[in-house]
Amino acid sequence: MGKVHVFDHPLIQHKLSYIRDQKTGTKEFRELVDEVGMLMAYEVTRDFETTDVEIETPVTKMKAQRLSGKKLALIPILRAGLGMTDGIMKLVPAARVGHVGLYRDPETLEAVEYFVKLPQDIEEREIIVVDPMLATGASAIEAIQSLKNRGANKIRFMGLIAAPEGVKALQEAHDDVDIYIAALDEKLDDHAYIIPGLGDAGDRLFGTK
Ligand SMILES: O=P(O)(O)OC[C@H]1O[C@H](OP(=O)(O)OP(=O)(O)O)[C@H](O)[C@@H]1O
Ligand SMILES: O=c1cc[nH]c(=O)[nH]1
Ligand SMILES: [Mg+2]
Repeated sequence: MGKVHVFDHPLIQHKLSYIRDQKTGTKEFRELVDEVGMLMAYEVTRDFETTDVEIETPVTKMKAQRLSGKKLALIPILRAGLGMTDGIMKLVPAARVGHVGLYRDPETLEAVEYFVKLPQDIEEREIIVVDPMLATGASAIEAIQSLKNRGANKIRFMGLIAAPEGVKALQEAHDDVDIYIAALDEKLDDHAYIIPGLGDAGDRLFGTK
């Protein structure tokens, strides 16, 4: 069963309170999502391996640690996943970025795939699927299935807010995927929006409503 990690760091929670607030406008919303993406990346990469390297400071030789070159790919689910990606890239600039375009059909709530472009060596990479919202879970489940069909095998999911329904569905569909979020909310409403949530992440990021 994939583990669920909820980041209760005060900085993340502080920024999330403004992200949720309906008074926060598009510009500030985008900046805050970017910043939380960066802070979360710090935690999500905590188990990455390092290897010893010999370096020379201006004073003496020493053994220091560097990332052991594990290849990383970030896969934002379009559109809203883009909002967190630049923030993560600030910490891991060598990561490659693949894109999975999905929208949620408002009637059926099924995820409809419209675009996939991945790094060629996706099967060798550690993968972080990025989407701020995990509501019913359909989009994350579909995106991860799409990645697995193309050879991906080491996958984690990173989001801002999840509903319990989405966490359960994702764990059942992909029991090898750990889930990293900033908040586990109460439930879904009748239109499968997260309560209390933040509204529609894509529309708030891109000002489309
Ligand atoms: O867990 P689910 O029930 O599938 O819902 C979550 C999905 O809904 C939103 O995308 P949306 O369809 O609004 O597309 P957008 O990012 O282009 O706005 C969100 O960014 C997730 O991808
Ligand atoms: O609450 C929700 C649910 C799905 N997608 C969003 O952007 N927000
Ligand atoms: Mg949307």
